[in-house]
Amino acid sequence: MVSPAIALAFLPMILTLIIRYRYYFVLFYRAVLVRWVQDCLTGISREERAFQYILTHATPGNPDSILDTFDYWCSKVEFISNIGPKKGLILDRLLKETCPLTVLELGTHCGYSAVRIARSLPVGARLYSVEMDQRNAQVAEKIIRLAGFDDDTVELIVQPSDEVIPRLREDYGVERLDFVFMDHWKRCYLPDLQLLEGSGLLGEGSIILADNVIFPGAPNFLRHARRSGLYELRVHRATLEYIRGIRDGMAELVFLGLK
Ligand SMILES: C[S@@+](CC[C@H](N)C(=O)[O-])C[C@H]1O[C@@H](n2cnc3c(N)ncnc32)[C@H](O)[C@@H]1O
Ligand SMILES: [Mg+2]
Repeated sequence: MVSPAIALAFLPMILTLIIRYRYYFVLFYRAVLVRWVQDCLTGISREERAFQYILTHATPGNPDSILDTFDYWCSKVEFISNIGPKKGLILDRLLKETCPLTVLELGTHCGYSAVRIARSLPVGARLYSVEMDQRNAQVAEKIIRLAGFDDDTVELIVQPSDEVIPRLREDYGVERLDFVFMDHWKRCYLPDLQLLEGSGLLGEGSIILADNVIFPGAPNFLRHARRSGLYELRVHRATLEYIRGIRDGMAELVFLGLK
């Protein structure tokens, strides 16, 4: 048994830790505990629960309505690590400025960012969205099609990124990637960037936008972007999706061409 005197002595330290890391506790509660309880209660996956909510609350064929409904669910009901509305604005702006014709997304999850990208693309542009998890991809497919995007605009590729990138030219006829959005496991960022460099699919001015480079963070990726001399790098400061108080950021890399 801990004596009351010892407990009292540690109380200020415990309170300080709780106050300092309160947003991380909120994240743990929303992303892990609520999800676990809901998994047990509903017997379906969190992604399927999100889809059921969107299906019953959003307007089919209206990407704005799908995204707003998804944002509401992630803020008020459960947490999913979509790029979210605030960092989403950075993505929207870059897409509007650059009007890319061929876009690659690594990490589709439920299709939130795929819908966000697709709604900003110019006519005739194509998004290849890569997701290695079959169950996530099934939900993403339903959400992307519910938003009104067909296979010609958004092609979902269900495979790990390191298997897809080397085959983009041969299997999908891609000649150049104008825009790459990275939002898959952070440990894959650097190896996949190097695969992209080796693929010859990046051209001068191609943009790579990488989410979560501050939290959870991708230090090796940032170091390479800074030191390789291949990119102009800018980090857009932001906060983590749907949780205020946790600092995050997106890295924008502009490819300068191979020397
Ligand atoms: C953070 S979620 C993506 C969120 C999504 N971009 C959005 O904003 O709506 C990350 C997803 O990447 C997928 N993933 C992780 N590593 C991958 C890889 N190497 N290849 C393909 N998918 C991957 C995971 O299965 C997960 O669904
Ligand atoms: Mg992310």
